Amino acid sequence: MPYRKFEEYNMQVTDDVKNRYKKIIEDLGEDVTRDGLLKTPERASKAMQFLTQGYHQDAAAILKSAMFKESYNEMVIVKDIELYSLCEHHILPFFGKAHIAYIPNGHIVGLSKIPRVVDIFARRLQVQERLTEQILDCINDTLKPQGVAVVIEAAHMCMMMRGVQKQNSVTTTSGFRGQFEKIETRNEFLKLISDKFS
Ligand SMILES: Nc1nc2c(ncn2[C@@H]2O[C@H](COP(=O)(O)OP(=O)(O)OP(=O)(O)O)[C@@H](O)[C@H]2O)c(=O)[nH]1
Ligand SMILES: [Zn+2]
Repeated sequence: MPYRKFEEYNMQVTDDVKNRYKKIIEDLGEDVTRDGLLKTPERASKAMQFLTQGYHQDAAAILKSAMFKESYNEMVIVKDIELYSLCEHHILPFFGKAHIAYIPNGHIVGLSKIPRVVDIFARRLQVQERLTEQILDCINDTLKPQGVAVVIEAAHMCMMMRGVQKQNSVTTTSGFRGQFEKIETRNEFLKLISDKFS
């Protein structure tokens, strides 16, 4: 199944991760037997499985499931797609927005599939650069458009809550393939995503 709904947690994994969380909470100096924490290891186990469900999902299959033959060959932009991921260095969230464009080459794709692809790659342990490239490659290799562009703007909790403790820095990553490697096309895309109402 390309997109597993997260009602079904794997019982064995849930149990193993739960028991490890129990130990982690104890090691951090808390009392896992107090009322408020009794179910926390299981909740945390399920939350982490939800946040990493992308490992079990097939982004290319999702795109293929809604590709339609169409002659439209202008830029299609889906912007301001909210994303939540986990940095692979600290397992702390980074979150922000993805802006994605493609120029069809005989096929368009169901619009909702683009944010689904973002979620599938975001719900893993990631760095923002690889996340950007995986989304780009997946759309490029599956839809085979004339061009594809991905921009991600994100704030990293590991730089906010700890470490350098910078509350206002935003990291931008981008990637361009095909027609978007041409400066005019790229600039048109960048202008359209920076306009408030486009
Ligand atoms: N390039 C990149 N770096 C990231 C991302 N998420 C977190 N990091 C960085 O990963 C780096 C890990 O560096 P280390 O020096 O090993 O870790 P650290 O001692 O916890 O570093 P500080 O965060 O500076 O305290 C840090 O500079 C983080 O800011 C990301 O998506 N991309
Ligand atoms: Zn980090």
